[in-house]
Amino acid sequence: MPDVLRGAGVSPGAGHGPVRAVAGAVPEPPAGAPAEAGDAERALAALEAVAADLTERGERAAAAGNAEGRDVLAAQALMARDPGLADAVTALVAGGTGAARAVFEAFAGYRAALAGAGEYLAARVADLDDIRDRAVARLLGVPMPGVPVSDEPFVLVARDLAPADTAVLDRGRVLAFVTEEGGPTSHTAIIARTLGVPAVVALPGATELADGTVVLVDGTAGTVTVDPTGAQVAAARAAAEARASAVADASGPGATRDGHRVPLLANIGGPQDVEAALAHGAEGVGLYRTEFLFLDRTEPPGDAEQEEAYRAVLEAFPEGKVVVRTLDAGADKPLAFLPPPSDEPNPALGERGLRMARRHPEILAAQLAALARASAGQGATLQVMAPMVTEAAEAARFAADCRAAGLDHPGVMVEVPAAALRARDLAGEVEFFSVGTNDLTQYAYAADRQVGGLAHLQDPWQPAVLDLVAMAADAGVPCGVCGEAAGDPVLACVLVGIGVTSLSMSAPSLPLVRAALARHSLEECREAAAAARAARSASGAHGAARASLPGLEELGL
Ligand SMILES: C=C(OP(=O)(O)O)C(=O)O
Ligand SMILES: [Mg+2]
Repeated sequence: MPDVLRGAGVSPGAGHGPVRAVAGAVPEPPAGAPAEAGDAERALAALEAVAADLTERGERAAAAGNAEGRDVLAAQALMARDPGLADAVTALVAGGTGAARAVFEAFAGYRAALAGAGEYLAARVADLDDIRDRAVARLLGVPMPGVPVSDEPFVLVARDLAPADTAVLDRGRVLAFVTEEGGPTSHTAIIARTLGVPAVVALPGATELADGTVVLVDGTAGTVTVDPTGAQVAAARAAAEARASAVADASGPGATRDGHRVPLLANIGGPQDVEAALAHGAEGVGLYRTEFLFLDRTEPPGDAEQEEAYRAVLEAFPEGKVVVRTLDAGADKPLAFLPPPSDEPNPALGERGLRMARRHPEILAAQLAALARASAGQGATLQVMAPMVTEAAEAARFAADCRAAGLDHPGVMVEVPAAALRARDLAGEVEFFSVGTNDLTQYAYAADRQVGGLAHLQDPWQPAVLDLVAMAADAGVPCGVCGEAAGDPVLACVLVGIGVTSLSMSAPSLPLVRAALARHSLEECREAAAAARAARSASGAHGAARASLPGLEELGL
């Protein structure tokens, strides 16, 4: 009987294929291992092989349309070929240090010099560490760090995935994601839903799955079956197809069965996501995560480049609205060119989101100016909002900055409990709210969204989260939800019942949410919301809401 492992299903669908693991940290080579004959040559050959591999991967990225990925990798290859580095390695080996340790120590000298050389160069330290780890991995004969390269489709298994890990991912080859860490709102989950890739997170023992093991990933049930039978694979595929055909019938603008309009919008990370948004019937964009445009950058993006990235999205929705969020750097979305001021002990509670603008007002100003230029002459309605807003004074300052830049529809994300509790104060300053249930849940339950062991607390079905959403929805300005909660078809009905005015989600979630709303009246949604809020636990809220939503069964939910 095949083994069935259980985690949290965060992106629906079935994926079947061999496991490829993202390797963990490369160990530090022990000090004191003596040099052997030929160690200098071996060490230099390892550096050259790393440089050649990076160059080759860069060319492949460029061929797949990712010129920026090629530039990053080409810069890394140059560092690996630095003659000063080769000299340092040779000198260390001549002094009796073994090959792997010599590489490690030579990089340490470089690393220290870079780290002390100001913000721009300090940001390259991570690149340097990556080259070092690749060269040391070769010399020690251990797996390469980072996302694997494979010619065959595979199931990607990792402890957790950072946005940067997936930047150079060959999207066509990944059948499913499985991670040991990460909750329903982690970036692994968000990326999986954006790509439409089935995913299971918080799966204990995931990283012990051996490379090449064939698994069946069920992103709806949250299970991973090791060595599945043919019948199991066929059943999983049939279930996914049955739901797909039920959903295919729902089209057009989002509305309840009795015609209460709820615009259904897409969450995007850049122009590359527009096609999927349109294909799934998005009526506009409810969350443009602009920081996703600039991952892996060591310098702030140029004005013209920003303007182009915004204009491309506005042009795609000439009659819709596009809600752009200003940079949300920090915590789970670190940006090399916007580092926090020092080693923050708890980055999720640190200088992230709009808080960064106090230190770097010029970056916010440049972004607002680029948005204003991009929106000139466009049919789409541009709305701009700030992340991580906590108090009314911040909202007021942001709104003033927007208006000074010529942006007339400022809004804020409500993703900190204080903002929800005092939503009426914030509503006096801006034109709209967008509730970020991912962070709102994290902060309400003091449960880091990147910690897999706390997945049960990171659940937006928690009644306290529903109460906070209700406070935001009740504050007198239009209030959307753009956290992952909006993409859960059952919770989407509850949110509409609470009074939320639009829902924004990863594009592949749109059809099922559209179908779920279309099968229920506004009154049924209100009843489901009241039942969920009367519950005392997340599972109780879920169960109570389902009991009030009879149309879910037709969708196999
Ligand atoms: C939409 C949100 O923003 P992000 O996931 O990008 O932090 C949220 O916090 O719910
Ligand atoms: Mg957030």
